[in-house]
Amino acid sequence: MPHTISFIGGGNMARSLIGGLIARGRDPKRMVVADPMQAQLDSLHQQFGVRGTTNNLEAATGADVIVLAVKPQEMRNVTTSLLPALKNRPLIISVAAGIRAADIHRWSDGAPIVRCMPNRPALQGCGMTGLFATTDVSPEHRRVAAELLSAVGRTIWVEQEAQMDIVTAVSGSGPAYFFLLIEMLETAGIQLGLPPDVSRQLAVETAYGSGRMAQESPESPAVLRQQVTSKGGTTDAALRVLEAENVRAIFAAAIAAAARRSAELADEFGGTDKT
Ligand SMILES: NC(=O)C1=CN([C@@H]2O[C@H](COP(=O)(O)OP(=O)(O)OC[C@H]3O[C@@H](n4cnc5c(N)ncnc54)[C@H](O)[C@@H]3O)[C@@H](O)[C@H]2O)C=CC1
Ligand SMILES: O=C(O)[C@@H]1CCC=N1
Repeated sequence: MPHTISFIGGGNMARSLIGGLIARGRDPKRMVVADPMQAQLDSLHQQFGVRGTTNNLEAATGADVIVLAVKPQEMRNVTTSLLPALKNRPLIISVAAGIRAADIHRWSDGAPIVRCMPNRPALQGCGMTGLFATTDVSPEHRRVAAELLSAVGRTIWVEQEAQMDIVTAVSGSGPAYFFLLIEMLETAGIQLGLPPDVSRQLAVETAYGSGRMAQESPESPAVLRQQVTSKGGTTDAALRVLEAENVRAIFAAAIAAAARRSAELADEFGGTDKT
């Protein structure tokens, strides 16, 4: 019998996971979602047929797996309020940025915790999730967590919890960087004279095609880039401008800022020392 899954928090990330799981054949009747906003619950029910409740504890009671999908600042209160539902040791999967496994472990009075960082394309079934578990988490619980997240894309384990901050910066926040690039390509095309719908389509399909090529080709992204770049040609002209403006340094700084913020969130809303 598949596990019963309780989602605490029914916002963007829960929607991506619920949508992805249902699209891949999970029974909505074996899921429940809790959120204080009735409008979120109504919309999830309408779209996916999952039952909603405004009572977190009710949603969590009897679940085999509890997915914590609230903002990092809510994590402590939400986890401690679930304590009566944790007596049978359900698996807790946290998707919260920053918050460390040891903190959730403490707040939950010792429940098994898998910390993971999915991303929004989970909704399309092509998410990328980094997972981390402390050594006391059983192989079976690791398998359950990886299987759940695999239903919405690819998964990869990291061995050190500090690496989850970097995962968050690269792939958790990553879709936003690609959307920004799509926006910028679209805008530039319009400014240079293309009709908006034409420019949008060119930008979106180019992002999609490039992502697929990077995924399917045995070549590295650097080699693929070089293959597009004819010496003295158009791509060369564009890349020279980007390199002269230090685009690599800008990106390195941006991603380092995201990783730093993830660690800060843990210190602000968690409380244990870095592990
Ligand atoms: N949005 C993204 O791309 C990603 C988000 N995350 C993480 O997922 C978590 C949720 O983020 P989003 O879904 O983007 O935020 P969101 O704001 O869309 O969803 C959070 C939901 O939690 C609900 N909520 C607030 N207080 C609650 C409580 N006490 N009990 C139950 N529900 C409560 C809110 O009403 C809201 O619907 C965050 O911790 C974030 O770090 C992780 C990976 C990617
Ligand atoms: O921006 C955030 O904090 C969350 C975590 C990764 C993506 N969204």
